[in-house]
Amino acid sequence: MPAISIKNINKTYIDQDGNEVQALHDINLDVAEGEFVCIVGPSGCGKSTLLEIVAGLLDATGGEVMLDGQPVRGTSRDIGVVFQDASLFPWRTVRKNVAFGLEIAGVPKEGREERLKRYISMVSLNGFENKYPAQLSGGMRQRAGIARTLAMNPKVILMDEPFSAVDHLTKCTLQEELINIRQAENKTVLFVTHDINEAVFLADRVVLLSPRPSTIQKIYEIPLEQKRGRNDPLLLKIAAEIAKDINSGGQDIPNNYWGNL
Ligand SMILES: Nc1ncnc2c1ncn2[C@@H]1O[C@H](COP(=O)(O)OP(=O)(O)OP(=O)(O)O)[C@@H](O)[C@H]1O
Repeated sequence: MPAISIKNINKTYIDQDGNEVQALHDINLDVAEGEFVCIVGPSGCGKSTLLEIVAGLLDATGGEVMLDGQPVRGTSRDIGVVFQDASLFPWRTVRKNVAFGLEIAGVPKEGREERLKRYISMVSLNGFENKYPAQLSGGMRQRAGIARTLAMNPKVILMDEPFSAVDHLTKCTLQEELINIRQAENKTVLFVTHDINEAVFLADRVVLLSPRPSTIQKIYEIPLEQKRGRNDPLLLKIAAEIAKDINSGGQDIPNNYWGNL
């Protein structure tokens, strides 16, 4: 049974002028347990919309999302979400931020300590437990947000452009740390990004959405081990293929239109 099953999802918004904006059209996708799937697509195609529907934060106009065979009805502890902005509580230390969900869930203090140590260490924030968000860099804040999500031990993790607001070097480090976390935790991850290189570096499969109304334009398998070289020729080839396909918007274009990407 897939960990996440997206079945015939449609989403139409009504904008402020009362006009219909069809964001998603008949999206069908299964994500296997332990799989890492990246969603890419042109700006405004509906990537975040899809992720929010899977997270139970937004209702679809039609269709259904199943988590381990059960329909998603609103948010749940089984689904962890990481956004571009870590949204930490500024008045709580790193430790208290990571502990927040556990406190709400009523996890006893003894059990909490062990989990806090494990995940703070997993995101390399040892020594920063008692710092406040304002005392951390952007990358460290994202790490704290990821630790907070991991500490809840969700079945799946949904990430919406989690590294897009940090500098390039930090982004590369965070990507590598995420691969290590994935190996340690064997989580199912659905990850939205506009960065094709990030997608092919992280994913088992990359799903390309077409321009609105968005359908699945193409799915690319990345047949490489989880720890891969950024300059692996196959990776670069698939990234170039995705770039070409995004630009074509699903239309056929001459083979040599983009030169030798
Ligand atoms: N609340 C809303 N009301 C009306 N239209 C909306 C609403 N939210 C999103 N949209 C529209 O739906 C489409 C999909 O938006 P969404 O944010 O999901 O795209 P995206 O692919 O994540 O975009 P980006 O790459 O720019 O982050 C866009 O055209 C957007 O303007």
